[in-house]
Formats: sequence, C-alpha cells, structure tokens
Amino acid sequence: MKSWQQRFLEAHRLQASYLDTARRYFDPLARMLGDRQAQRGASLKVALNGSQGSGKSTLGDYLCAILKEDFGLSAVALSLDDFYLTRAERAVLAENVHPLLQTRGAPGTHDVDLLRRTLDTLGQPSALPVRIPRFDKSADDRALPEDYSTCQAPVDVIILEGWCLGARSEASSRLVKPMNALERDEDPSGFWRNYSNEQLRIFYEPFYDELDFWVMLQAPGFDQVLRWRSEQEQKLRDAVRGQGAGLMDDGALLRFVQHFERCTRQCLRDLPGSVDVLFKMDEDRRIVAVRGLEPGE
Ligand SMILES: Nc1ncnc2c1ncn2[C@@H]1O[C@H](COP(=O)(O)OP(=O)(O)OP(=O)(O)O)[C@@H](O)[C@H]1O
Repeated sequence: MKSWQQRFLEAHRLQASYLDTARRYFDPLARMLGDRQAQRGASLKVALNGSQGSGKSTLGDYLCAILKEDFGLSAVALSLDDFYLTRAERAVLAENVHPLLQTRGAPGTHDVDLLRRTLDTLGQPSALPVRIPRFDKSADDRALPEDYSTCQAPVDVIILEGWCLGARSEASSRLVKPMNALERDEDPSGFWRNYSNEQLRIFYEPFYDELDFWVMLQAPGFDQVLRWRSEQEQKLRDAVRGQGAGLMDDGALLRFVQHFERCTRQCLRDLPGSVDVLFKMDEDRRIVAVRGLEPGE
C-alpha cells in the first residue's frame, strides 16, 4: 500500500477493502480523467452525481489524491452543498416565495452564479489562491470568508459533487401529484415544486453545459438513500456522544429526506442513460456494474 493510500484510508476511516474497489474502478476512472484533461489542455470540470450517502465526497477525495500523487496533476473536489444560499437569503425566499425554501436542499436554494464563478476562477491562472466557499451545516449558513478553503489556480481537474447535479426540469404535468407527505401537506398547491422546477430550467441546466465529464454513483433505490442517511445521522450521534442537539430523530429525518425525494428519484431514473461513466451500487456501496469504463484487474 502506498503511503498516500494509507493516509487516505485513515483520514476517511475506511477499511483497506476500499482500495480493492478503487483499484478496479476508480484508478481507471482517474486515468480517464487525466487523459481527457491532457486532450483539453485546460481545466477539466467533472460532475459527480450520487444520492445522499452514496460515497461522492469519498470518491472525490480519492480521485484528487490519486491524480496528484500518481499522475502529477493538480485537482480539487468541491461539493454543491457548499454553495447553498445563506440562511438570510433563504429566509427572504421563504417569506416571499414559499416557506419550504428556508430548508436547504431543493433546486432554488443554491447560489449557481457563485458556483459558476468559483469554477471559472479555478480554471484560470491566478496570482492569488482562489477562495472556495464553505457551508457550515451546524449553523445552517455559509461560513465566514476567513473560513473558506483556498486553492492555487489553475487546477487541472476540478471535481464537483452533488446529489442533484444533473437533475433537469420536468413537464409541469409531472408535478401535479404530490410525491410524499411533505409535498401533500406543505405544498398542496404545488407552488414550491414548480418554483424549484423553473430554477432547474433557468439556472441549473445552462450550468450543466459548462461541465465536461459526468460520473454517477447510482444507489439501488430511494429507500436505500433514507437508510444511508439514517446511518450517517447515527454515526454523528455516536460521535457527539449524547450532545447531539440539532441532530434529527427518525421522524425529522424522514421529513428532511422528502425535500430531496423528487430530484433524487428523477436522477436515479434519468441520469444513468446520459452520464459518461456509471457505477451501479448495491446496498453496501459495492459496485455491481459499470458502464463507460473498462475495469482494472
Ligand atoms: N465504496 C465504499 N465502500 C464502503 N463505504 C463507503 C464507500 N464510499 C463511501 N463509503 C462510506 O459511506 C459513507 C458516506 O460516504 P460519503 O460521505 O462520501 O457520501 P456522500 O455521497 O458524499 O454523502 P452526502 O451526500 O451525505 O454528503 C461514509 O461513511 C464513507 O466512509
């Protein structure tokens, strides 16, 4: 095992078996990204979609590490979650558009313009390090600029991961029937989901055209997403050992996940056919099928 791999496993508290998966699937993906970047001769912007808890940020970090250590390329991984509108901006939307927009998550609660500017800046030579926004989930607000991370540009490979990255607007006829209790009880007129849908059409879809390469970690289904999310919540509870004020119980978690359900289901249904590389996963996050890439030995 290489020393950077050892550091990676320790930092992510992963079993060594992650490296078996990586050797077979993620190393060939890194090679592919390196080749694409060389062909472009400029920054390669990679989109990584996967439902909540599917392993996106872990994969993003792994790809950055291998691209740097084994391929000598500069790389950075960003999360769409770091580009949520501030709490105050969402309060204005909640007041003026729909109360559900106070909750971060659905399309319409990201600052797509800030995201686009950040990615562009990371692709251009710059004398000063580029500042990358960070969202503080415990405060439910964007962190102060002095707490942003920084990165030296230009970056060869920029990886952007997000659970709704790639979600597209739908025909309004598909929005009529509520998908869950949250939509039925808190958005009976459908105004919230139509607003979100319009945001996808106007802001997110044009942004997708600026991304060069698409990867998806496909969960086995939406029910699994809830299970993964509650596992994560349990780990957080264990980590804070009883001081878990602000952490969600099962009812709160179910309501929270319902904010994401429509887009997550849509991505699971529609994205697999259009991404460059697709990894299908089982409930233990084992890769059971792959498309768009020749697995290694
Ligand atoms: N290939 C894998 N095999 C086993 N466990 C994994 C794998 N990838 C990630 N994990 C574990 O799954 C959990 C979720 O991973 P991660 O945080 O990367 O997911 P995510 O998609 O970024 O989640 P979120 O959307 O909630 O931020 C972590 O505990 C991580 O260690």
